[in-house]
This record gives sequence, structure tokens and C-alpha cells, in this order.
Amino acid sequence: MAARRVVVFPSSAELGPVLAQLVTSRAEKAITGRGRFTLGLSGGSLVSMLSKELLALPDPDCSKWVVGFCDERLVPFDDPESTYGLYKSHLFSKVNIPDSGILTINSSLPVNECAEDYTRKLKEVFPDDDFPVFDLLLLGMGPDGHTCSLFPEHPLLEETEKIVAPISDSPKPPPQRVTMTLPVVNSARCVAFVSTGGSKAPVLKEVLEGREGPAFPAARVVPTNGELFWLVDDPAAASLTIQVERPGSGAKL
Ligand SMILES: O=C1O[C@H](COP(=O)(O)O)[C@@H](O)[C@H](O)[C@H]1O
Repeated sequence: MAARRVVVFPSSAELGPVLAQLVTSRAEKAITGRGRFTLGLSGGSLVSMLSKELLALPDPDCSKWVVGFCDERLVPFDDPESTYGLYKSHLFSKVNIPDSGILTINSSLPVNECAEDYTRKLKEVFPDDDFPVFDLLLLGMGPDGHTCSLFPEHPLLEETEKIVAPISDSPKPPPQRVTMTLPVVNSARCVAFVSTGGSKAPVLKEVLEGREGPAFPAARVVPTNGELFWLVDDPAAASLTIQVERPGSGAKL
């Protein structure tokens, strides 16, 4: 397990370019070493920040990217809750990721079959891995400590065999979703959380500094062999007492 790095920026305006730099540096390393870059995306507030920052790069080349979703809501792609739908309009329609490199769910299937179908798609892309080993997973964290669609005290947190799990009782709407499981998340070569805003401050403190009672889902993300970054802004970091990194502008991760 590599050391966890908690990196704090004055605001999301300073955080965004470093996030884009992290993505492009891990992409370059993966493409040089293995010929492709496998990236897992989360939804929520990450969509607009990541899209904006990647599109601000001069001429981003995403032709060797393979993109999956850390979790996805079971709604049609034109529903405003669809993570794929949002990335399609904000990012995918504007960069050269091949259509075959975007691993979408089949949102017309019932939730259990949808999870099985998405599992099949991931296994095709990672035929040699028991659990897919993504080059980079970008995660968010809700104010309740959830990440992906893994919610506090939910039985899915104990899943040890499935790659993708269905969930029908998500406390955050929409209720039906599919999600990567913790064994997949913890198999990644690099995991980066992006957490901004004062609403995340109390839970961020408990996730990073510990709490009484069961660990929050986000605290259970500890990659076995991979890097772990927490990229946060000052409002989210307001309650932290641990030592953090505060890089200057133009920082590289
Ligand atoms: O529902 C979800 O929420 C989390 C956190 O979202 P945020 O807007 O608080 O950043 C997100 O990471 C996940 O992909 C999404 O389905």
C-alpha cells in the first residue's frame, strides 16, 4: 500500500488543473507501458469539473483511453441523472475517445441483469484480471461518506466476489444503480478522490482521521498496491488536523 496523499487547494479553481495534470500523467505512463489508459469515472460534482479541465488542455489526445463508470444510475441516457449522459454532453462529444472505448451500462435492463451485463463488459476489457485493474479511478464522496454507490452500513460493503453489484435501495435517488465493488476499487493502480465544499468538511474529517463506529465507505478505499490521493479544497478541509500537502500553482502529482 502506497502512502495516502491529502492535497489541499485554496479552491476548486486551483484544484481543477492539478486534477487534469494527474489524469494526463497517469494516462501517459499507462499508454507508454501498456498501450492504453483505463479510467473509471464517477458522477455528481466531478462531471463538470473534470470535463472543464480536460477541455482546457491544449489538444487532449484520448484515442487510447478506455473509460468505465465507477457507478451508474439506472435511468435512460437522456435523463439528467444519467452519469454517462452528462459526460456525453460535457466531454465525450468533444474529445476523441473511441466509442468502443466507452463502457456504458445497458439502462434498459432490470438492475440485476444490468449489473451482470456491465460485469461482462468489464471482463472483456480486463480478461487477465480476477478484479479489473484500472490505471486510474476518480471518485467522489457524498456528505454521508458514500463513494461510488456504496452507502454507509449497506450490505454491499461486504461484497468480496462480484466486480459490479446492483443496488435497488440507494438512499440517494435514483434508487436503482450499479456500482463497482470495493475489491475492484482497491485493485486500481491509482485512486483519486475529489472532494470540495464545506458540506463535506465534517465527514472528510471522520474519513481521514477516523471515527467511533463503522468506517465510512470512502474510508474503506485503500488500494492494495496503488496510489491514493485526496484532492480537496479549503472549505472541505476546514476541520482537518492531520498534516496535508499544500502545493503551489503548477504543482505536479
Ligand atoms: O450519487 C453519487 O454521488 C457521489 C458523490 O457526488 P458529489 O456530487 O457529492 O461529488 C458520486 O461520486 C457518485 O458517482 C454518484 O453516483
